[in-house]
Amino acid sequence: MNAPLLTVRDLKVAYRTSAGEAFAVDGVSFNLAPGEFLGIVGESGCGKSTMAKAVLGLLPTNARIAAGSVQLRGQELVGLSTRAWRRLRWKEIALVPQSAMNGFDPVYTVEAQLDEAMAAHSSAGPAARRERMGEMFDLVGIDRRRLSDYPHQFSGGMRQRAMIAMAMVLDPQLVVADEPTTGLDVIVQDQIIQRIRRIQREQHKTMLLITHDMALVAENCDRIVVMYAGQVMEAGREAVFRTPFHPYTLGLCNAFPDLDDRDRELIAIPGVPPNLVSPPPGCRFAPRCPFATDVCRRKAPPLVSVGPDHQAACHHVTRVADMRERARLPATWREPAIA
Ligand SMILES: Nc1ncnc2c1ncn2[C@@H]1O[C@H](COP(=O)(O)OP(=O)(O)OP(=O)(O)O)[C@@H](O)[C@H]1O
Repeated sequence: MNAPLLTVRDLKVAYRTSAGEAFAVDGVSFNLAPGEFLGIVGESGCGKSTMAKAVLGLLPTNARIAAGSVQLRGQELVGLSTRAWRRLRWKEIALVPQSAMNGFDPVYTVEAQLDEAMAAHSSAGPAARRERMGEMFDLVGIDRRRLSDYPHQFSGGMRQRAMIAMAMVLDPQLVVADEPTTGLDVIVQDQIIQRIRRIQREQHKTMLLITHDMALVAENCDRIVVMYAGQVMEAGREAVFRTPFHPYTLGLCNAFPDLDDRDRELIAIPGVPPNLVSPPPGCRFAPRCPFATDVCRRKAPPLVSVGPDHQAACHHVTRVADMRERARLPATWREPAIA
Protein backbone atom coordinates (compact mmCIF):
# COMPACT_ATOMS: atom_id res chain seq x y z
CA MET A 1 0.00 0.00 0.00
CA ASN A 2 1.25 3.48 -0.92
CA ALA A 3 2.18 5.89 1.87
CA PRO A 4 -0.87 8.12 2.41
CA LEU A 5 -0.91 11.52 0.75
CA LEU A 6 -3.20 12.92 3.43
CA THR A 7 -3.40 11.70 7.00
CA VAL A 8 -6.01 13.08 9.39
CA ARG A 9 -5.58 11.90 12.97
CA ASP A 10 -8.06 12.41 15.80
CA LEU A 11 -8.92 15.88 14.51
CA LYS A 12 -11.10 18.11 16.66
CA VAL A 13 -12.35 21.48 15.43
CA ALA A 14 -14.43 23.74 17.67
CA TYR A 15 -16.42 26.88 16.84
CA ARG A 16 -16.92 29.58 19.45
CA THR A 17 -20.64 30.34 19.52
CA SER A 18 -22.77 32.41 21.88
CA ALA A 19 -24.09 29.14 23.39
CA GLY A 20 -20.59 27.70 23.98
CA GLU A 21 -18.07 25.72 21.98
CA ALA A 22 -19.44 23.49 19.21
CA PHE A 23 -17.18 20.61 18.22
CA ALA A 24 -18.12 20.37 14.54
CA VAL A 25 -15.33 17.81 14.01
CA ASP A 26 -14.81 15.63 17.03
CA GLY A 27 -12.09 13.01 16.77
CA VAL A 28 -12.02 12.25 13.04
CA SER A 29 -9.28 10.06 11.53
CA PHE A 30 -8.77 8.85 7.97
CA ASN A 31 -6.05 8.34 5.36
CA LEU A 32 -6.12 9.21 1.70
CA ALA A 33 -3.72 7.33 -0.60
CA PRO A 34 -2.28 8.99 -3.73
CA GLY A 35 -4.69 8.70 -6.66
CA GLU A 36 -7.66 7.84 -4.44
CA PHE A 37 -11.09 9.46 -4.63
CA LEU A 38 -12.51 9.70 -1.11
CA GLY A 39 -16.06 10.82 -0.43
CA ILE A 40 -17.09 12.32 2.90
CA VAL A 41 -20.85 12.00 3.21
CA GLY A 42 -23.42 13.02 5.80
CA GLU A 43 -26.41 15.28 6.28
CA SER A 44 -26.16 19.03 6.47
CA GLY A 45 -24.51 20.14 9.73
CA CYS A 46 -22.47 16.96 10.27
CA GLY A 47 -19.13 18.75 10.01
CA LYS A 48 -18.10 17.84 6.46
CA SER A 49 -17.33 21.40 5.33
CA THR A 50 -15.52 22.12 8.59
CA MET A 51 -13.41 19.04 7.91
CA ALA A 52 -12.64 20.32 4.38
CA LYS A 53 -11.81 23.81 5.66
CA ALA A 54 -9.43 22.37 8.26
CA VAL A 55 -7.63 20.41 5.51
CA LEU A 56 -7.42 23.56 3.37
CA GLY A 57 -6.39 25.90 6.18
CA LEU A 58 -9.52 27.98 5.55
CA LEU A 59 -11.26 27.81 8.93
CA PRO A 60 -13.02 31.04 9.98
CA THR A 61 -11.59 33.05 12.85
CA ASN A 62 -14.12 31.73 15.39
CA ALA A 63 -12.88 28.18 14.79
CA ARG A 64 -9.90 26.51 16.42
CA ILE A 65 -8.24 23.16 15.91
CA ALA A 66 -8.53 21.82 19.43
CA ALA A 67 -6.58 18.61 18.85
CA GLY A 68 -5.21 16.26 16.27
CA SER A 69 -3.16 16.40 13.15
CA VAL A 70 -3.52 16.88 9.39
CA GLN A 71 -0.50 15.84 7.37
CA LEU A 72 0.15 16.18 3.65
CA ARG A 73 2.91 13.74 2.64
CA GLY A 74 4.13 13.86 6.22
CA GLN A 75 4.10 17.67 6.50
CA GLU A 76 2.01 18.89 9.43
CA LEU A 77 -0.58 21.43 8.30
CA VAL A 78 -2.06 22.23 11.70
CA GLY A 79 -0.50 25.45 12.95
CA LEU A 80 1.02 26.52 9.61
CA SER A 81 1.49 30.27 9.20
CA THR A 82 -0.63 32.25 6.73
CA ARG A 83 2.47 32.65 4.59
CA ALA A 84 3.19 28.95 4.53
CA TRP A 85 -0.46 28.30 3.62
CA ARG A 86 -0.20 30.78 0.76
CA ARG A 87 2.67 28.73 -0.66
CA LEU A 88 0.75 25.48 -0.32
CA ARG A 89 -2.73 26.47 -1.46
CA TRP A 90 -3.47 26.02 -5.19
CA LYS A 91 -0.04 24.46 -5.70
CA GLU A 92 -0.35 21.51 -3.32
CA ILE A 93 -4.00 21.56 -2.23
CA ALA A 94 -6.72 23.19 -4.29
CA LEU A 95 -10.42 23.72 -3.71
CA VAL A 96 -13.38 23.34 -6.02
CA PRO A 97 -15.94 25.37 -4.06
CA GLN A 98 -19.71 24.99 -3.94
CA SER A 99 -21.09 26.07 -7.30
CA ALA A 100 -23.65 28.28 -5.59
CA MET A 101 -20.84 30.42 -4.19
CA ASN A 102 -18.08 29.84 -6.69
CA GLY A 103 -15.12 32.04 -6.42
CA PHE A 104 -15.03 34.13 -9.61
CA ASP A 105 -14.96 37.89 -9.38
CA PRO A 106 -17.55 39.32 -11.83
CA VAL A 107 -15.42 42.30 -12.86
CA TYR A 108 -12.47 40.37 -14.32
CA THR A 109 -12.32 37.92 -17.20
CA VAL A 110 -11.94 34.25 -16.33
CA GLU A 111 -8.52 34.32 -17.95
CA ALA A 112 -7.35 37.21 -15.80
CA GLN A 113 -8.36 35.30 -12.68
CA LEU A 114 -6.72 32.02 -13.68
CA ASP A 115 -3.64 33.94 -14.74
CA GLU A 116 -3.44 35.76 -11.44
CA ALA A 117 -3.40 32.46 -9.54
CA MET A 118 -0.76 31.05 -11.88
CA ALA A 119 1.45 34.14 -11.87
CA ALA A 120 1.41 34.25 -8.08
CA HIS A 121 2.39 30.61 -7.64
CA SER A 122 4.56 29.62 -10.60
CA SER A 123 7.57 30.91 -12.47
CA ALA A 124 6.02 30.24 -15.89
CA GLY A 125 6.03 33.18 -18.33
CA PRO A 126 2.89 34.66 -19.94
CA ALA A 127 2.96 32.40 -23.03
CA ALA A 128 3.42 29.22 -20.97
CA ARG A 129 0.68 30.32 -18.60
CA ARG A 130 -1.68 30.98 -21.47
CA GLU A 131 -0.96 27.56 -22.94
CA ARG A 132 -1.55 25.91 -19.56
CA MET A 133 -4.88 27.73 -19.15
CA GLY A 134 -5.88 26.56 -22.64
CA GLU A 135 -4.99 22.97 -21.71
CA MET A 136 -7.10 23.25 -18.57
CA PHE A 137 -10.08 24.53 -20.55
CA ASP A 138 -9.64 21.58 -22.95
CA LEU A 139 -9.58 19.29 -19.91
CA VAL A 140 -12.87 20.57 -18.54
CA GLY A 141 -14.50 20.73 -21.98
CA ILE A 142 -14.77 24.48 -22.59
CA ASP A 143 -13.59 26.07 -25.82
CA ARG A 144 -10.33 27.85 -24.98
CA ARG A 145 -11.42 30.93 -26.91
CA ARG A 146 -13.86 31.53 -24.08
CA LEU A 147 -11.04 32.18 -21.63
CA SER A 148 -11.47 35.88 -22.35
CA ASP A 149 -15.16 35.80 -21.30
CA TYR A 150 -16.43 37.32 -18.06
CA PRO A 151 -17.92 34.88 -15.53
CA HIS A 152 -21.48 36.10 -16.23
CA GLN A 153 -21.11 35.04 -19.86
CA PHE A 154 -20.86 31.43 -18.71
CA SER A 155 -23.74 29.18 -17.66
CA GLY A 156 -23.69 27.88 -14.07
CA GLY A 157 -22.30 24.54 -15.23
CA MET A 158 -19.56 26.23 -17.30
CA ARG A 159 -18.60 28.45 -14.39
CA GLN A 160 -18.24 25.37 -12.24
CA ARG A 161 -16.14 23.63 -14.91
CA ALA A 162 -13.98 26.77 -15.11
CA MET A 163 -13.59 26.52 -11.30
CA ILE A 164 -12.35 22.96 -11.78
CA ALA A 165 -9.87 24.27 -14.40
CA MET A 166 -8.75 26.88 -11.86
CA ALA A 167 -8.25 24.20 -9.19
CA MET A 168 -6.16 22.09 -11.61
CA VAL A 169 -4.09 24.83 -13.19
CA LEU A 170 -1.12 24.51 -10.82
CA ASP A 171 -1.26 20.71 -10.84
CA PRO A 172 -1.96 20.28 -7.11
CA GLN A 173 -1.47 16.95 -5.36
CA LEU A 174 -4.82 17.08 -3.59
CA VAL A 175 -8.10 18.54 -4.81
CA VAL A 176 -10.95 19.11 -2.37
CA ALA A 177 -14.42 19.50 -3.91
CA ASP A 178 -16.96 20.81 -1.39
CA GLU A 179 -20.52 20.10 -2.62
CA PRO A 180 -19.33 21.02 -6.16
CA THR A 181 -22.74 20.55 -7.77
CA THR A 182 -25.05 22.27 -5.28
CA GLY A 183 -27.53 24.54 -7.04
CA LEU A 184 -27.01 23.04 -10.51
CA ASP A 185 -29.72 21.08 -12.28
CA VAL A 186 -29.51 17.29 -12.15
CA ILE A 187 -28.16 16.81 -15.68
CA VAL A 188 -25.45 19.44 -15.22
CA GLN A 189 -24.66 17.97 -11.79
CA ASP A 190 -24.06 14.63 -13.43
CA GLN A 191 -21.86 16.17 -16.15
CA ILE A 192 -19.75 17.99 -13.54
CA ILE A 193 -19.25 14.89 -11.44
CA GLN A 194 -18.41 12.76 -14.50
CA ARG A 195 -15.89 15.41 -15.51
CA ILE A 196 -14.31 15.46 -12.07
CA ARG A 197 -14.16 11.66 -12.05
CA ARG A 198 -12.55 11.53 -15.49
CA ILE A 199 -9.94 14.14 -14.61
CA GLN A 200 -9.22 12.35 -11.34
CA ARG A 201 -8.58 9.08 -13.21
CA GLU A 202 -6.73 10.47 -16.20
CA GLN A 203 -4.54 12.86 -14.25
CA HIS A 204 -4.15 10.44 -11.34
CA LYS A 205 -5.33 13.10 -8.93
CA THR A 206 -6.09 12.55 -5.27
CA MET A 207 -9.52 13.90 -4.45
CA LEU A 208 -11.71 14.55 -1.47
CA LEU A 209 -15.38 15.01 -2.34
CA ILE A 210 -17.67 16.49 0.30
CA THR A 211 -21.36 15.82 -0.26
CA HIS A 212 -24.66 14.96 1.41
CA ASP A 213 -25.53 12.73 -1.56
CA MET A 214 -24.91 9.06 -0.81
CA ALA A 215 -25.71 8.03 -4.40
CA LEU A 216 -23.06 10.40 -5.75
CA VAL A 217 -20.42 8.95 -3.45
CA ALA A 218 -21.50 5.36 -4.12
CA GLU A 219 -21.23 5.86 -7.87
CA ASN A 220 -17.96 7.76 -7.95
CA CYS A 221 -15.71 7.31 -4.94
CA ASP A 222 -13.10 4.63 -4.17
CA ARG A 223 -13.49 5.08 -0.45
CA ILE A 224 -16.20 6.55 1.78
CA VAL A 225 -16.26 8.19 5.19
CA VAL A 226 -19.75 8.58 6.67
CA MET A 227 -19.85 11.47 9.16
CA TYR A 228 -22.53 12.24 11.70
CA ALA A 229 -22.46 14.98 14.32
CA GLY A 230 -18.73 15.56 13.88
CA GLN A 231 -17.72 11.91 14.10
CA VAL A 232 -17.02 9.00 11.75
CA MET A 233 -19.86 6.46 11.84
CA GLU A 234 -18.59 4.18 9.11
CA ALA A 235 -15.67 4.08 6.67
CA GLY A 236 -14.40 1.83 3.93
CA ARG A 237 -14.85 0.98 0.27
CA GLU A 238 -17.89 -0.22 -1.71
CA ALA A 239 -18.95 -2.40 1.20
CA VAL A 240 -20.03 0.78 3.03
CA PHE A 241 -23.05 1.12 0.74
CA ARG A 242 -23.32 -2.50 -0.45
CA THR A 243 -23.32 -4.03 3.04
CA PRO A 244 -23.59 -1.15 5.54
CA PHE A 245 -23.13 -1.89 9.23
CA HIS A 246 -24.13 1.42 10.80
CA PRO A 247 -27.84 2.32 11.13
CA TYR A 248 -27.01 5.88 10.02
CA THR A 249 -25.50 4.54 6.77
CA LEU A 250 -28.54 2.27 6.35
CA GLY A 251 -30.70 5.37 6.75
CA LEU A 252 -28.65 7.41 4.24
CA CYS A 253 -28.78 4.57 1.70
CA ASN A 254 -32.58 4.46 2.08
CA ALA A 255 -32.81 8.19 1.49
CA PHE A 256 -31.16 8.22 -1.95
CA PRO A 257 -32.23 6.55 -5.21
CA ASP A 258 -30.58 3.23 -5.95
CA LEU A 259 -29.13 2.70 -9.43
CA ASP A 260 -29.94 -1.02 -9.30
CA ASP A 261 -33.49 -0.56 -8.00
CA ARG A 262 -35.07 2.62 -9.29
CA ASP A 263 -38.54 1.72 -8.03
CA ARG A 264 -37.45 1.47 -4.40
CA GLU A 265 -39.34 3.81 -2.10
CA LEU A 266 -37.10 6.51 -0.61
CA ILE A 267 -37.26 6.70 3.18
CA ALA A 268 -36.02 9.73 5.09
CA ILE A 269 -34.34 9.50 8.50
CA PRO A 270 -36.71 11.25 10.92
CA GLY A 271 -35.39 14.08 13.09
CA VAL A 272 -32.32 16.29 12.67
CA PRO A 273 -28.64 16.07 13.69
CA PRO A 274 -27.98 17.18 17.28
CA ASN A 275 -26.82 20.55 18.51
CA LEU A 276 -23.04 20.19 18.70
CA VAL A 277 -22.65 22.47 21.72
CA SER A 278 -24.26 19.76 23.84
CA PRO A 279 -24.38 16.53 21.82
CA PRO A 280 -26.25 13.56 23.28
CA PRO A 281 -24.25 11.20 25.49
CA GLY A 282 -23.29 7.79 24.10
CA CYS A 283 -23.79 7.26 20.39
CA ARG A 284 -24.73 10.57 18.79
CA PHE A 285 -27.10 8.88 16.40
CA ALA A 286 -28.98 7.06 19.18
CA PRO A 287 -31.82 9.63 19.52
CA ARG A 288 -32.75 9.03 15.85
CA CYS A 289 -31.79 5.36 15.61
CA PRO A 290 -34.59 2.81 15.43
CA PHE A 291 -32.24 0.12 16.78
CA ALA A 292 -30.83 2.02 19.77
CA THR A 293 -30.74 0.31 23.16
CA ASP A 294 -29.63 1.44 26.63
CA VAL A 295 -25.95 0.95 25.97
CA CYS A 296 -26.18 3.25 22.92
CA ARG A 297 -27.51 6.07 25.07
CA ARG A 298 -24.81 5.58 27.72
CA LYS A 299 -21.58 4.74 25.94
CA ALA A 300 -20.03 6.02 22.71
CA PRO A 301 -19.28 3.02 20.48
CA PRO A 302 -15.70 2.75 19.18
CA LEU A 303 -14.97 2.49 15.46
CA VAL A 304 -14.30 -1.24 15.01
CA SER A 305 -13.27 -3.33 12.05
CA VAL A 306 -16.25 -5.10 10.46
CA GLY A 307 -14.52 -6.38 7.32
CA PRO A 308 -11.47 -5.84 5.14
CA ASP A 309 -10.80 -2.09 5.10
CA HIS A 310 -14.26 -1.48 6.59
CA GLN A 311 -15.03 0.03 10.01
CA ALA A 312 -18.23 1.00 11.81
CA ALA A 313 -18.98 2.65 15.15
CA CYS A 314 -22.06 0.82 16.40
CA HIS A 315 -22.63 -1.31 19.50
CA HIS A 316 -24.84 -3.63 17.49
CA VAL A 317 -22.65 -4.69 14.58
CA THR A 318 -23.37 -8.33 15.46
CA ARG A 319 -27.10 -7.68 14.88
CA VAL A 320 -26.50 -6.22 11.45
CA ALA A 321 -28.44 -8.83 9.44
CA ASP A 322 -31.57 -8.06 11.44
CA MET A 323 -30.97 -4.28 11.25
CA ARG A 324 -30.51 -4.41 7.45
CA GLU A 325 -33.73 -6.37 7.08
CA ARG A 326 -35.74 -4.02 9.26
CA ALA A 327 -34.13 -0.87 7.84
CA ARG A 328 -35.80 -1.60 4.49
CA LEU A 329 -39.24 -1.10 6.01
CA PRO A 330 -40.61 2.47 6.10
CA ALA A 331 -42.37 1.63 9.39
CA THR A 332 -39.01 1.07 11.09
CA TRP A 333 -38.13 4.71 10.55
CA ARG A 334 -41.53 6.02 11.50
CA GLU A 335 -41.37 4.50 14.96
CA PRO A 336 -39.77 6.88 17.43
CA ALA A 337 -36.63 5.50 19.05
CA ILE A 338 -37.31 4.15 22.54
CA ALA A 339 -36.56 6.93 25.02
N1 LIG B 1 -18.62 29.78 11.27
C1 LIG B 1 -19.29 29.01 12.12
N2 LIG B 1 -19.54 29.43 13.38
C2 LIG B 1 -20.21 28.64 14.25
N3 LIG B 1 -20.66 27.41 13.96
C3 LIG B 1 -20.46 26.94 12.71
C4 LIG B 1 -19.77 27.71 11.72
N4 LIG B 1 -19.73 27.00 10.58
C5 LIG B 1 -20.36 25.82 10.84
N5 LIG B 1 -20.79 25.80 12.12
C6 LIG B 1 -21.50 24.70 12.79
O1 LIG B 1 -20.70 23.52 12.69
C7 LIG B 1 -21.51 22.38 12.44
C8 LIG B 1 -21.00 21.68 11.22
O2 LIG B 1 -21.17 22.52 10.09
P1 LIG B 1 -20.55 22.16 8.66
O3 LIG B 1 -20.88 23.28 7.73
O4 LIG B 1 -19.15 21.76 8.81
O5 LIG B 1 -21.42 20.88 8.29
P2 LIG B 1 -21.71 20.25 6.88
O6 LIG B 1 -21.91 18.80 7.15
O7 LIG B 1 -20.67 20.60 5.92
O8 LIG B 1 -23.07 20.90 6.50
P3 LIG B 1 -23.42 21.76 5.19
O9 LIG B 1 -23.51 20.74 4.09
O10 LIG B 1 -24.75 22.34 5.54
O11 LIG B 1 -22.34 22.77 5.02
C9 LIG B 1 -22.94 22.89 12.32
O12 LIG B 1 -23.56 22.67 13.56
C10 LIG B 1 -22.78 24.35 12.04
O13 LIG B 1 -23.86 25.09 12.58
